[in-house]
Amino acid sequence: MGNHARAVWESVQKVRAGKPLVHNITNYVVMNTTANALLSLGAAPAMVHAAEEVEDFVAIASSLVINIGTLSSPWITAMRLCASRANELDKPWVLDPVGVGATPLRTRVSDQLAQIGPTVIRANASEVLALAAVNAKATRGVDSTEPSQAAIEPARQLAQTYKCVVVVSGAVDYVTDGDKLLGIRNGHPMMTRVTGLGCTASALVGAFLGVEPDPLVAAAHAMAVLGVAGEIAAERSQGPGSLQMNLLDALYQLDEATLARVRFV
Ligand SMILES: Nc1ncnc2c1ncn2[C@@H]1O[C@H](COP(=O)(O)OP(=O)(O)O)[C@@H](O)[C@H]1O
Ligand SMILES: Cc1ncsc1CCOP(=O)(O)O
Ligand SMILES: [Mg+2]
Repeated sequence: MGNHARAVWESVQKVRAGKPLVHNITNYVVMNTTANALLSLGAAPAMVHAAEEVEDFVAIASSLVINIGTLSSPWITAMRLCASRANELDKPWVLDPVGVGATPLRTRVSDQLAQIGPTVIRANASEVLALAAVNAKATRGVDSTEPSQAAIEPARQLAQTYKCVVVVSGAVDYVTDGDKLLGIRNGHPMMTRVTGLGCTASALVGAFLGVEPDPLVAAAHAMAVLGVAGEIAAERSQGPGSLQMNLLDALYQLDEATLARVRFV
């Protein structure tokens, strides 16, 4: 077993032993998907978005995930309050700027949240390009129109601007802190045919941030775990419907031997 695979396995064991409580302010589409993925891995999810309680809830959570997939005004208020409180409390948090660049509202809210200071930004290539203002027309909706390679340099710039770790997902996932760059070549193209697997990636980054102090390590290990579970699930599936189900089983069954598939590049 390689060093990377062993390190990923150690992180998985930490999640299973520690059961980090992951506070999610996420979208209607994926609430169930991401809660189940976190449970299957061994973390404890909670979907809590009322402005009246998010600051209290984040205080008892290990980490926070803010996902702008289905925005509306009360949620925007809650997201801002919660992100600021997370920083005051030194809780790590992930920003998933779903569809940033598609509308002015998404771009404005994503910029504001990024300025508050996330620990990790996890996005697809089009979203990274939009957030870095490289190509405002790159995003057509919530799916990427660009390969992840196209967003490596913009991701580095973003990481430097916001002093955070940036993950660009795709056929190869890239993780950078603005200086170091890691690539993870796991996963399966069928994963793009199930909604919410990017959101799942962001949720898993939240889980690993709850147990790993280095955000570059947490983000890379989360992407490796989802990639390995996704490729195992795809091998057992005839299409996206069973992939969704098999992914939960693969996350639950992950063991040291399975993680030998981890491919850092
Ligand atoms: N072509 C691909 N081959 C293998 N894995 C992929 C591919 N595209 C996406 N993935 C995986 O699917 C998951 C979701 O990534 P992505 O589709 O980029 O996010 P989003 O749903 O936010 O657009 C990640 O784990 C990523 O590695
Ligand atoms: C389809 C859709 N519409 C608004 S949020 C959402 C889910 C997007 O999830 P992901 O980016 O993980 O595919
Ligand atoms: Mg997404």
